[in-house]
Amino acid sequence: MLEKILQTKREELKEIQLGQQEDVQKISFYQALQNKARPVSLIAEVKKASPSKGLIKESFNPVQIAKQYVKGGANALSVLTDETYFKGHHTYLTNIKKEVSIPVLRKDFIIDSLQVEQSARIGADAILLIGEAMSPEKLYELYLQAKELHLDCLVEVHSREVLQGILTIFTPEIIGINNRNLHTFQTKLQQTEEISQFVPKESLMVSESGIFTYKDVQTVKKAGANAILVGESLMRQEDQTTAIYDLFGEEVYEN
Ligand SMILES: O=P(O)(O)OC[C@@H](O)[C@@H](O)c1c[nH]c2ccccc12
Repeated sequence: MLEKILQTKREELKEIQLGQQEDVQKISFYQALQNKARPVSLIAEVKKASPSKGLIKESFNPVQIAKQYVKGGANALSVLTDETYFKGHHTYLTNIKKEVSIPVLRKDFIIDSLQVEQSARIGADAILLIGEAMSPEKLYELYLQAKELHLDCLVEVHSREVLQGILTIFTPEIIGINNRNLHTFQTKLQQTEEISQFVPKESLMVSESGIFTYKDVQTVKKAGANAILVGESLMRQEDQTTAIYDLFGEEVYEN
């Protein structure tokens, strides 16, 4: 599946249009994740659909969802911009960025410097770089380019081998462990437990995918995660603010 997606991205690259620089202020994704109001920080994902789950949210208003996440105290947002497989769009990110004051991560399959440039222009504060999608050398090249454009990077890995390959080249500030198996699409939180011991102490560690309950939050917290990236379980609920409180086992009385 990843190979198929990357093939589509290579095709799209031939017709990529960079567009104008959006007039927005960049803010630090890294710093937002350091905020310790909860046991782990939350990156809440605006996600309409996925290849494995199909359509996740029927009535989808990206800006409204983003605002509900902010109200629930999310530290940062992740916005899917891939159109073909996740039914996302780069305008979702731009529109959200203009309406919120927390940092926004561009969730896409970035494999080329043009996409990094484009991410900066559409108003992203951070980008995702997937270890399994390119060589560690290429990843480092894009990481450095992103830094120059004041974009933080979430460096995602699915396996210990790929993480270790990256660490021979450099130490990313933020490392994401994806709990989703790239071949079977199944998620298991054990992935975080197994790989976390190889994450350097100086990196912020994010556990991604398959987090549904407060128990799941505690499991990855115990494994050393500083932050979590959650999409589906929050998107499936009616109200995304309440969804966040539920995820953290919080009781909130509104008056
Ligand atoms: O919806 P979930 O299971 O909570 O997962 C969110 C996020 O981790 C997932 O969307 C994701 C992780 N890495 C990606 C790379 C591309 C697209 C999507 C992803």
